[in-house]
Amino acid sequence: MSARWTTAVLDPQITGGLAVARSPEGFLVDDNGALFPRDWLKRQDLDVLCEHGIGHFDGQPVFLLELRSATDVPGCSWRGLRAFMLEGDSDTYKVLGYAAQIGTWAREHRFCGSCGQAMTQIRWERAMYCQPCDLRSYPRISPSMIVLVTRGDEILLARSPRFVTGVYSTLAGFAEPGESAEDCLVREVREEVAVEVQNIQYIGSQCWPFPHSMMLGFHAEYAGGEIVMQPDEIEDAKWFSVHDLPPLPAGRSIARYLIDLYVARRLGCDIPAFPS
Ligand SMILES: NC(=O)c1ccc[n+]([C@@H]2O[C@H](COP(=O)([O-])OP(=O)(O)OC[C@H]3O[C@@H](n4cnc5c(N)ncnc54)[C@H](O)[C@@H]3O)[C@@H](O)[C@H]2O)c1
Ligand SMILES: [Mg+2]
Ligand SMILES: [Zn+2]
Repeated sequence: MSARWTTAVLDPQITGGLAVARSPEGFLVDDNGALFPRDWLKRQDLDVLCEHGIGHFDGQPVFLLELRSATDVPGCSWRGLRAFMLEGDSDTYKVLGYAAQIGTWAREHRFCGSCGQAMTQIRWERAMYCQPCDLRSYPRISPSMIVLVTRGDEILLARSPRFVTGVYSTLAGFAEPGESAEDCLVREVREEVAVEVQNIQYIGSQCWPFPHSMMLGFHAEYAGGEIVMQPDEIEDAKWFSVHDLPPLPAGRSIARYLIDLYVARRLGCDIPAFPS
């Protein structure tokens, strides 16, 4: 959330306000951005799957129109969330990041996971409900650990085959049932590079709506082992000097913050601001 944006469960029966439209192609945008007058948007020929009231932007209610498919709207185009993360202002990115997670959840929880019947939208909380099962499904959040492993002036960075060419980043991975955050971190580092760590320190967290990760960021010191890369997951991993770093992840990512923070401390430079 930000000073301009707060989340809320709003009843779609009320009229007016602002709205965003999200399809599998991304968010609808025109020259003014992704937030449209809602009444105008609802008059367009959109393939609406469902509508959710998601919060207030500058005091105005905001709704999400989750669409089955992207249709042509004159003067508009479709833009993926990643582009807003890379280039958009942080207030808009917060609204759209939240809208994307609500849209993903709404799309994937239309039917009860227990009995398979259609679920209904609860009006007063963010949940889908199955009456026969008395089951509520809330938006899914997936805790993921992300860690910068360091050895004096060196930092351990790796590449996944999914990354942009040349970019190296910190190690990350999803928590499994039964694990603490620290257990997960130790396991992920072992699995991905076969290295042991010590002095694990929590730094901060970040919502990562691709599609529903909650990144918990840590710093850890190298404790032993030689790098052995996990087949398929890790394409390359090595120690880089803080004086000679490869291309790094996007400025808004906690991965980049963990790297910038350590490098700044090591070189005695100004501490970077936490990404918003
Ligand atoms: N914000 C950042 O700075 C930053 C940086 C790196 C990674 N990330 C995110 O961290 C997450 C984990 O990173 P990773 O790719 O190294 O993960 P990972 O090492 O766990 O490997 C990904 C694999 O985990 C499995 N998986 C996918 N979704 C899952 C879920 N919800 N729960 C459990 N397992 C799941 C799949 O088999 C997938 O191939 C991803 O969402 C990634 O986008 C964020
Ligand atoms: Mg990983
Ligand atoms: Zn059910």
